[in-house]
Amino acid sequence: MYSSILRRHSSSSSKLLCAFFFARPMGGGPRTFPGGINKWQWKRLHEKKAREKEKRLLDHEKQLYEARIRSQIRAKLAGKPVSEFSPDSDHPNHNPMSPQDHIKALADRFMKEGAEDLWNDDDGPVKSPPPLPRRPSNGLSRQIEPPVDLRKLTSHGWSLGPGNARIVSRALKPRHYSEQVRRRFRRNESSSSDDDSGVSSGDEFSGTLVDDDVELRGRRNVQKMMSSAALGKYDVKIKRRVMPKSIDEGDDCSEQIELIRHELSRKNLAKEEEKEGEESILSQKRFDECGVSPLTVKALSSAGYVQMTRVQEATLDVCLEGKDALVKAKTGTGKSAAFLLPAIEAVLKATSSNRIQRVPPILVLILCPTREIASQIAAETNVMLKYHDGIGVQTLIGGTRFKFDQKRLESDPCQIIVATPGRLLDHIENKGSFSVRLMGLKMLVLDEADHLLDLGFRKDMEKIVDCLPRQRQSLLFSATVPKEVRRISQLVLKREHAFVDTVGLGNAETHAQVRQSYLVAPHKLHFQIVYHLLKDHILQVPDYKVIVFCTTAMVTSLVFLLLQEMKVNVREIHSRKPQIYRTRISEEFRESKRLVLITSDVSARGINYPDVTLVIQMGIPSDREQYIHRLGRTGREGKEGEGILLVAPWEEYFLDEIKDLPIEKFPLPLLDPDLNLKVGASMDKIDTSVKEAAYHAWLGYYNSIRETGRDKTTLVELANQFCESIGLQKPPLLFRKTALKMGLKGIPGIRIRR
Ligand SMILES: Nc1ncnc2c1ncn2[C@@H]1O[C@H](COP(=O)(O)OP(=O)(O)OP(=O)(O)O)[C@@H](O)[C@H]1O
Repeated sequence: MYSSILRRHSSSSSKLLCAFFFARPMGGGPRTFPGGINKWQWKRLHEKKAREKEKRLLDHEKQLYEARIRSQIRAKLAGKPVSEFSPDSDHPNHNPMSPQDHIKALADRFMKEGAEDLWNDDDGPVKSPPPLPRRPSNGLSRQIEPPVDLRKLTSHGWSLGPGNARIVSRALKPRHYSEQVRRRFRRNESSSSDDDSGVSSGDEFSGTLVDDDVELRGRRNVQKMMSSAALGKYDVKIKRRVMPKSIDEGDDCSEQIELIRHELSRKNLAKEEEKEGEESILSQKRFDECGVSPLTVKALSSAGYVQMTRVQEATLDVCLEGKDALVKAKTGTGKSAAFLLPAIEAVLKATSSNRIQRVPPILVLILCPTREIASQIAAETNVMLKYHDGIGVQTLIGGTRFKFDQKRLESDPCQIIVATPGRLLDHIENKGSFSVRLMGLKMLVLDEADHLLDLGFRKDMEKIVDCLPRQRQSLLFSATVPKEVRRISQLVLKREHAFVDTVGLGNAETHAQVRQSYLVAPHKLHFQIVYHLLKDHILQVPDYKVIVFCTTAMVTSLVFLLLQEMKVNVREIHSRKPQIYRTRISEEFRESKRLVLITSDVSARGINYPDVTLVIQMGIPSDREQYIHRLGRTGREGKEGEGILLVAPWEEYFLDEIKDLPIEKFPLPLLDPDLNLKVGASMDKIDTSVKEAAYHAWLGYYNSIRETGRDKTTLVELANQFCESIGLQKPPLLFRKTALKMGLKGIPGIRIRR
């Protein structure tokens, strides 16, 4: 019905409607609009209409241009002078532009930096750009072709035997690995990674509802798959992961070899360039040259910050100008300070111009996906506010007492709030005075923006944004900005926002100084391998600091108990632990060396643990972005690091998603024959209830992943393999309701509780 109303309106009446919409009082205005649709549907309708109009205009211009070219050709063939080519001709020229000018005008209009991937209406992968000049020395927005995808090349007609594959992989090594590292990955001739594959490589799976036990990340993944009426095509998520095709042996391979040679040399060149640029995350510019308050500069220098990092330099001017911005920069490069500096400036500006108010407004709101990130950002803000009397920051995060938050807000009103979305909404919905204070908001910051705009948080985010004044500056920061997030970011950002990409199109989003490798092994070997890798790393790196990521909270708990039993110096953090415990362990790990943290994805993003030497990922992450963020806990501030992904043979398909990253396959390490017994003995000591919870969580997690969750029978077989690997005699019982929710009722191997 509403679309018919819209159709009846001319463009001028649409403008009137726009004016009506944007002239609503601050705080969101009505929740429903003419025709009974909500704000987002209303907004989307307008955006769609604008896009269609633009497309029509462009088609029209194209037609005009083609017609003009045709008439010129005809004129030329007829021997007549063409007006554009002879300006002094007697023939009047009715065309406003020459074809050349026209092309230039079109190019000017669309060749804006970063706009190229937005043209791609089918949301497919960005095509390789043609070779472009080398990047400027500051390393920003480097425009080189994406790295060669060797797996793709080999899967299209060039057969690599195991030996050849190793030669190619060595040629691609980003650095010469130390002998020690090589020894660690000594080939174990007796064990083959294909031994335990319970799944045919052609299988494709799909996701379904998730079990209660699956924590944040699993939940997010499931939610991604559900349709959202409110967001239409914006919710169309990532192309389906595809298993690598088999190698076609029969084809002529000379062309491919030539191509690979060419690509290899180009890749080496790119790597060298990248190394040059990767040496330091710092720019040449100092904080005292950048126009922020001298008191902030003083605080920064007493914290040891003198020079800006590249992302800080690249974004500060844009942010200080008051523009909205979407910023993409690699992990550990100082994004927090990049948004905190303009945030403090915004507070200073507003407080200097505002009269004294009894209850000061909240001027800056920073939203983060986890409590740990929020606490960390508040701590960093306090460092920067050291010399700013009268400016304060407070956190509003789950896991603490709501009443306690309220008391703090009343007794010590602050201008900057760092919050997680759920707790912030509690305050908005329960306390009118809090919403009133938000009416003065000048700046909204979304840290880990892609995660906050993901479906897991989307509803909360929509409600929050609804309660904020429209006249504000919005800044979105993340190390990963998938294309669909760029589009959906318009829910928060103004249309005319800046996109600052310090990674550069086609460049790896990971750091060159972080060695990445993966191991493929059956489940039953995973615990032994992790123990072996840890022991080896501890021997080689005296000041080791390792993070082991597990798929779910309950699996984290199991791995922690096992390694603790095996006398490894471990700690655990996951969502099932009380907040006070999480904070304590987080602080301890931040300050410590010679410690191993076993964690779920609550530590995957944004957390700054300095000097992490190794990140191990047990099992596939929920998506490519999560892999990058987990890996990003090491190699921060330009330091070296190492990342190892450990997957079961049937999880190898995930490698297709990260094929553009410099990750290498390593053979299985030679395992101590006694290790099996040692792991078995330690596993026996762990309470059965922990193992059962781990099984349920495992099942829920993989059921939520589209590729594995589709074929329920195979999923259950794999879960039962996991079950054996943790020493359970038979699969634990499932509640009928849970089995139904997960689509597992009646699947062979599933046992229902009577
Ligand atoms: N100008 C600077 N000079 C020196 N160190 C800095 C500077 N800016 C930030 N840092 C340090 O760099 C480290 C990483 O910063 P930060 O946590 O903001 O990274 P990030 O880009 O947000 O990472 P992630 O993507 O993982 O969230 C921190 O230890 C921070 O103190």
